[in-house]
Amino acid sequence: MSTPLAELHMHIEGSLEPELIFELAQRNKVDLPYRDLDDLRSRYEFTDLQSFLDLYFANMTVLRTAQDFADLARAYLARAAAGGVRHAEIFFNPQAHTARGVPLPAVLEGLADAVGSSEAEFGVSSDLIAAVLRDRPVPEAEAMLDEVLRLDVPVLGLGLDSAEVGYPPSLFVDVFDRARSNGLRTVAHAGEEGPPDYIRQALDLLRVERIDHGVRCLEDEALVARLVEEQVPLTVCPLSNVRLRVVDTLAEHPLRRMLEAGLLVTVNSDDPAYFGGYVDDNFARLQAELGLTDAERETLARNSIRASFASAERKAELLGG
Ligand SMILES: Nc1ncnc2[nH]cnc12
Ligand SMILES: [Zn+2]
Repeated sequence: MSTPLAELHMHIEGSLEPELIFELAQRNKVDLPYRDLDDLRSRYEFTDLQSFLDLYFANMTVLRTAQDFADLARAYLARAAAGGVRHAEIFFNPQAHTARGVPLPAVLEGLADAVGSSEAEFGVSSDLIAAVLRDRPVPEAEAMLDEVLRLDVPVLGLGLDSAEVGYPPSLFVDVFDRARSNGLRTVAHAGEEGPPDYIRQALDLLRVERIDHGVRCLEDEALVARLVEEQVPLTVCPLSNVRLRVVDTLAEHPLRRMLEAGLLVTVNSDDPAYFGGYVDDNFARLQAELGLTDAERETLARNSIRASFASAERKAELLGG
């Protein structure tokens, strides 16, 4: 029996499928700048991270009510379950919603509703990670953390995402210190488009427990040795890396090299509605194009459970122990 998967790196707003964009636009009377589904789909051609983020932020304007967020999260959980996911740690971007007038309690009411019943409904245990938009002002991140801590909500952790280059982890030391001292788990995107030094900063200054992406660690031998030694999990997103031109093709993806180096790598979908698939699609394409073996898939599945923030009991259950 193969080990089930934990998905540790996906943005719930990035699971907003074109059909749901149109449905929510109609429900909320939002005018979309697209003629039809085909017109929208024709825009899913990205040249870098920013070109994707522009569409990602534009499309999420259809998300307005708690019900919208609950529907979005349930759609992801159902699809993830069908792809073999049994545990999911889900990023959401509070500032992307509060900045356009959607209150955080509405966002969290919807997400918490779906997450709270995900194990019973879909067989997927799940948690929420609030991610700081690193390209917005630091005081806004401080205020977001204040609100998350003040509200009585089931948020497990704090993350760091959005445009990376020019926005180093060092900007957010105080935010992450305070998150940690208030019991939140911490992770950060680093080494996607940004340099290996951002990975070091995330570890040394933010003291995060996992690195999201981290593929650019390979440019720095000493950093790889450290990540191996400390078994720092890297939540790699192969289809995302190809679509955002971090790597040229899946056949050239460094995933196997990372595994062979002894890095604690996991495979994730990042923004499945934008990058050509969910986590099972990532695995299928890796099998077809990188020749990923069953043994490598099993290692990646076990890594995903090990690297998760699930309870020891849940981990043992998922690992079949
Ligand atoms: N791949 C990615 N990198 C940084 N921020 C993101 N937000 C959503 N997807 C992201
Ligand atoms: Zn991401």
